[in-house]
Amino acid sequence: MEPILQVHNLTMDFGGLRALNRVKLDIREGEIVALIGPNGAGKTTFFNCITGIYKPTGGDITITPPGKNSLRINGMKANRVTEKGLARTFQNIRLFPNMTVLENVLIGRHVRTRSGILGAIFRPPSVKKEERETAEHCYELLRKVNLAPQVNELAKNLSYGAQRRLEIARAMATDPFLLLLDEPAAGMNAMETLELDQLIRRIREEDRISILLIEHDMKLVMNISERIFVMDYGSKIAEGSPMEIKQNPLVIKAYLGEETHADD
Ligand SMILES: Nc1ncnc2c1ncn2[C@@H]1O[C@H](COP(=O)(O)OP(=O)(O)OP(=O)(O)O)[C@@H](O)[C@H]1O
Repeated sequence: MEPILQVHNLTMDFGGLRALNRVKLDIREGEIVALIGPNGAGKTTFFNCITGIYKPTGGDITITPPGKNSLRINGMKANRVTEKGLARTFQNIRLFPNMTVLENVLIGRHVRTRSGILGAIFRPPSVKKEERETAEHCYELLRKVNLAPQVNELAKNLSYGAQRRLEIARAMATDPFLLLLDEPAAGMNAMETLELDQLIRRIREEDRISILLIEHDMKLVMNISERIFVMDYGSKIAEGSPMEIKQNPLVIKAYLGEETHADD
């Protein structure tokens, strides 16, 4: 079976700085994969290239959504990439702070709804039905991320951990086949991180969404990932199972001087 995401020799230059150097990575359907590496290794730049925020300098990005044909997405605009089934969250949370929790998810769902401007003005029964179904679907997503009691709360009033879960619900509202999570556990306490671990597993099992996560919390990474890719200075330096990665001398060297928690 084709990998659902195939990245070949991805390269990204910012002026004289090579932030990504011929990076190769693939993800198979149903996998939970982590992308790790010291600060500045190029992880977020990798996400930004995949999701259409940056146009890569070189290389190929190909997706094969389950049951569909392969498609090269290099340089495709971010909203088109989302339509094609890649959704993401951001390292610096990007919610609409003055909108409610439900409204934030409804906006994510917009990419999958049909009614246009005329429908919004005249609101025939078909549009009302779609609106009702959309709201129900978004509510279900909020229930999944444990935010149902706060549907009418403004996003800015949520705790940091809850805002991260809301970002996940919003990304899921776009019906992705692959979810990219950029440091989902950042700012979470141990209990919230454990809940996040369970949530990611549920998303994979119940919604059949594959996951690629960037994460610095090594305990979470080692617990949850089937495979791990390690980057340093823009290049991939290792790839393997959590056990292989823990023992890889290149990885240990890259992290020397940084505090790691692989054996916590
Ligand atoms: N828009 C940009 N313009 C110029 N340089 C950039 C830009 N975005 C990232 N960089 C540089 O590219 C390199 C990789 O940065 P990136 O944010 O991808 O690393 P990272 O692995 O995600 O780090 P962290 O774990 O700290 O988030 C860094 O040297 C960074 O300064």
